[in-house]
This record gives sequence, C-alpha cells and structure tokens, in this order.
Amino acid sequence: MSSYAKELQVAQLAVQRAAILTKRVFHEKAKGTVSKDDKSPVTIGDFGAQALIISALKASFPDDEIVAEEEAAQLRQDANLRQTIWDLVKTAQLSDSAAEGLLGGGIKDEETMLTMIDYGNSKGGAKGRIWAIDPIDGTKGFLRGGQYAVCLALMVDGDVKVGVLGCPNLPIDDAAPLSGGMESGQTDEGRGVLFSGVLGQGATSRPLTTGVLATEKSISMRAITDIAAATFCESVEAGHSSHGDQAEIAKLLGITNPSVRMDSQAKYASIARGAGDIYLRLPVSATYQEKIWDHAAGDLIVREAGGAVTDIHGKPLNFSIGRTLADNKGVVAAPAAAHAQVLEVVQEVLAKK
Ligand SMILES: Nc1ncnc2c1ncn2[C@@H]1O[C@H](COP(=O)(O)O)[C@@H](OP(=O)(O)O)[C@H]1O
Ligand SMILES: [Mg+2]
Ligand SMILES: [Mg+2]
Ligand SMILES: [Mg+2]
Repeated sequence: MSSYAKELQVAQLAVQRAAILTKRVFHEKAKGTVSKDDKSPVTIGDFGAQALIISALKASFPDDEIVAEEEAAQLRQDANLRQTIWDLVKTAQLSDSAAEGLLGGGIKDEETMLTMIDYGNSKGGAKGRIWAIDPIDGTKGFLRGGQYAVCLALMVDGDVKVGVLGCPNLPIDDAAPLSGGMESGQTDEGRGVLFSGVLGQGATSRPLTTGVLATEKSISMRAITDIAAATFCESVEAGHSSHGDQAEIAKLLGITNPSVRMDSQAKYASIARGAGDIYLRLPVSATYQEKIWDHAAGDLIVREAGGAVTDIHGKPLNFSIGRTLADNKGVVAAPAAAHAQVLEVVQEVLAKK
C-alpha cells in the first residue's frame, strides 16, 4: 500500500458520508441555524457532519488528535437542537451501510455524539498526527444556496499529508463555466465532487456518490500562457477578503475576466481542477487569524495539482503552530509558474495602503 492509503480511504469515505448529510439539510428550509459567540452562523448540518467525521476517524485512528471548528457546548443546553442533529446523524449512518464497515460501528447515542464533536478540541501544533476538520466551510454560502465544502486534512508533524474536500454543489464537469452558486431551480443532477490530494502523490477528483467511491481521475491546474487571460476566485463575503484590492490587482495584471465570487474551499478545488486560475484572500482586518481548517486540505490539493500557495508575504502557510495560521496573512494561490508574478503585484497594491 502506498503511504497514507488507509488514511486517504477513510478520509474520503468520511467526507463523502458527511457531505450526504449536509445535502439533506441544504434542501430543507429549516437548517437549524444558531449563532456562535462571534455572531457567525452554525447549522445542524455543521454539527452532524463534524460528529460523523470524528467518529470515523476515531474508529480507525484512535490515538490521533483532532482540530475541528465546532464544539458541543450549545447542544448540551438545547435538547431540541440535539435531538434534531441526532436524527440526522442516525439517518446518515443507516443510509450509508457500504461505508459503515470501513468507518466503524457508528455513533450509538446522543451523549456519544456530543463526546465525538468535542474530540475536535485539540490545540494543534507541530508534533504528531493531527486532523483538521471544517464540517461545513462556507456556512454562509450553504445558507444562501451557494457553494460550500466539507473539509478534512491530516497533518503529521505540522505538514499536511492528506487533504479531502467534498463539494456537493460544484459541477462534476471540470469544464463547466465557473459560478459561485446554484442557479434557482437547479437540481443536484450533475453536481457533487470529492477532491483529494496526498503529499507527493498528486491530486484527484471523483463524483460524490453514496457507498463505494466512484472512479477517480487526476486533476491539474490550467497552464497559463498569458496571465491576462486568467480568472480570479475570491470570497463572496467582502469581510473575508478585500474585493477592492483584488480588483486593483487584476487590473494591474491586465486581467479583464470578472472575478468569480464563491464561498468556501470550493475556490481551492476550482483552481486545482483548472476551472479557474488564481485564488486571492486579501486581509480586511489587521487582527483576524485564518483558521487551519479553512485552508489545510485546499492548500495541499492546489500544490499537488501544480500550484503554489503562500500568504501575501510569500511565506508558505504554516499549519504547525496551533488552530490558526498565526504566522501568515492572507492567501495567494496560483499556478506555480505564475505565482511570483501574481505575488509581486499583490505586494505592490498592498504596499500602497
Ligand atoms: N474576518 C474574516 N476574514 C477572513 N476569513 C474569515 C473572517 N471571518 C470568518 N472567516 C472564515 O471564512 C470562512 C469562509 O470563507 P470564504 O469567505 O472563503 O467562504 C469561514 O468558514 P466557515 O464558513 O466554516 O465558518 C470563516 O472561518
Ligand atoms: Mg464557521
Ligand atoms: Mg470554514
Ligand atoms: Mg465551518
């Protein structure tokens, strides 16, 4: 078995099963949204997906640490919310029996579900095996009917070795025009992609399925011959990445294609498969620290697809110092051959501020 083969398989099946759970919530009107301390939203889908992924990891890799975005505190206070999530988790476990054999016996009761969710409280760091989970990345996109991603990565001694992204609303076809959302009235038909990367082994994609994994194919970034023909991806949320700075950078590079605004790590996935070219995340706040679960899987998948990823200072993203990327500011992801040119213009524009 090649290295990390078991980790990859468990990660793919766990993300796939969690993604199916999130899809069920996505299509419901009532998404059980609650507000977190920082006023950002979290839904029953986020909690359910996190519980499922952690139970799968614990079954195969009981000693590994886990850094996950959500915590169970609010669910301990709210029996209705807890019950709703438990119903979702039970259904997801029952409906994916093919995965069940490989993912362990499943969560047996509500209390265990809360315990699973809280296993995600590791402080992270530079030592040992640590998984990073974002059960729903782009929760705001999820709520408005746009893109979102179920994200899982394994770090060993601070380096990302395996990354998996489940993107239920991205088109299966790599060549489909890049778009930030689901157009109204659109169905799941032709949508749902599972992206993976293993350090030194390349990046792949396959359609999201239920049960056994679909056949994979390798993906790579588009070779850019003329930077002016490139397409940018950026956050929908102007509070997460400066749209104004991005527009100025595009202009200086001679890029006239409108930027594609898309929630979540679906941006990393989209450039890795050659549906777009450059992903910029330009700091809006001086104090915000990016979270490792928002970047670990996407960073690896882009690099394995032929990209280079740094922060705005040209430093690689450093996943080894805890739950946040405290050493980094922003993100610049581009095809390896074009990265230096893009970074130079990013720095030129940001220096003027
Ligand atoms: N001020 C800020 N700057 C940058 N990112 C932020 C931010 N506030 C929240 N985020 C993160 O942005 C993520 C979404 O990224 P994007 O804008 O690319 O869709 C959120 O993930 P969640 O949706 O998992 O909470 C959240 O962690
Ligand atoms: Mg969140
Ligand atoms: Mg996130
Ligand atoms: Mg999230």
